[in-house]
Amino acid sequence: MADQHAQSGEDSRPIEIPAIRWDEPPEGPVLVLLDQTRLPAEEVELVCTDAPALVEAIRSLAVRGAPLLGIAGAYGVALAAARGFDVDAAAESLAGARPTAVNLALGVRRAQDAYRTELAGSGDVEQAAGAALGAARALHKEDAEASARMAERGLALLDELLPGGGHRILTHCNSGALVSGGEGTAFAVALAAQRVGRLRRLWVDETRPLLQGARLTAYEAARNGMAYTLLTDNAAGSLFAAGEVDAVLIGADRIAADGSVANKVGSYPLAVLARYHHVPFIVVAPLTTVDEGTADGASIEVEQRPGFEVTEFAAPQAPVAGGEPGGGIPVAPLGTQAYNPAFDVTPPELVTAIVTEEGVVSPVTAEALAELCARSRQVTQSL
Ligand SMILES: CSC[C@@H](O)[C@@H](O)C(=O)COP(=O)(O)O
Repeated sequence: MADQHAQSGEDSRPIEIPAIRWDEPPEGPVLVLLDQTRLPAEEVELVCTDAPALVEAIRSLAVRGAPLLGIAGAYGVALAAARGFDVDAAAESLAGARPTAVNLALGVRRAQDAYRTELAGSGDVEQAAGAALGAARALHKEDAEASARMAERGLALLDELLPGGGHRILTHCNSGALVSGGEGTAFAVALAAQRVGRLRRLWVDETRPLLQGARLTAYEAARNGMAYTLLTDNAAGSLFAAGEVDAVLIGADRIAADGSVANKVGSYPLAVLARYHHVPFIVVAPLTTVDEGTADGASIEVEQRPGFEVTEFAAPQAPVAGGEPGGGIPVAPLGTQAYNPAFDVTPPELVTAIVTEEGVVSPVTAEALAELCARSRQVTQSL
């Protein structure tokens, strides 16, 4: 059945613009983003010269995805420092730009701590700005390394769970190079399978309402020459029923101490489907996404997005105050209220495995989670 679906992947040119980069033109340092709101139509750079511009880019999802938000937050602090702005004010606004991905506040804190420590020691603001930039660069590099290790471990797990090879993987949202200093989290595992000839098909959930699957994962899959097929989110059930899914691979925005996983809205229904159909549901995330400070799923703050993202198609992704019309094509009567959480929470009992750069937690038991939290604490405290 899989081979009857349209095989895409014709545009296999490499992605030329990195998701994020620091630059120092003569006019002063800038943070350059690949504007993800314009993909896949155009590859356009968005240049941020201060923290408010970056906050806007974060809220509008020009830059998004948990690990990349952490990297962006750290560079944002470095940018404020390098341009002589109030670093603490910048850090506060950046950390609060989106609430669910724990990596954002963590990245901000890391650069802010580096700035403060250097300032307290040397009293030199330039050196302190350099320290903040050093912290951001280190995080960027570490994320790329973590990404490569997650891909390796995730592929080994797939091979163990699905010894026949020819993996048919369903993924949701976007978790590739567009969310990372490297090749991503869940998507990086699928890409690793592709490289060794073991990916038969990547099923890409379109991911309503902002279409991160259709716009971004399909774009990355095409650019990597993967055999992929796009489906509407509500077609997933029939795909499972047809026996077409061997495993679900998703990323995470926050993993609570009890193993609850917050990820793009629509992940939880996939976990329920996966359980019913006896398909492994695998979460791939760096240790920095594990948050011991959040006790359980109910304690995770889920971002609520403006209703127009649901009531309109192709609304410009501007940071508009909740509920205002967004200038897109209306698909519901004017004045319709919309429920638009950006994320949902999957309980640990539905998670087959959590893959981090250091290993695989499976089964997701209280004991294994305690170890995961302890390791995450060591990693994040040493940052
Ligand atoms: C590493 S990707 C994990 C998540 O950040 C990803 O799946 C996701 O939900 C992103 O949501 P987004 O709202 O696009 O930032």
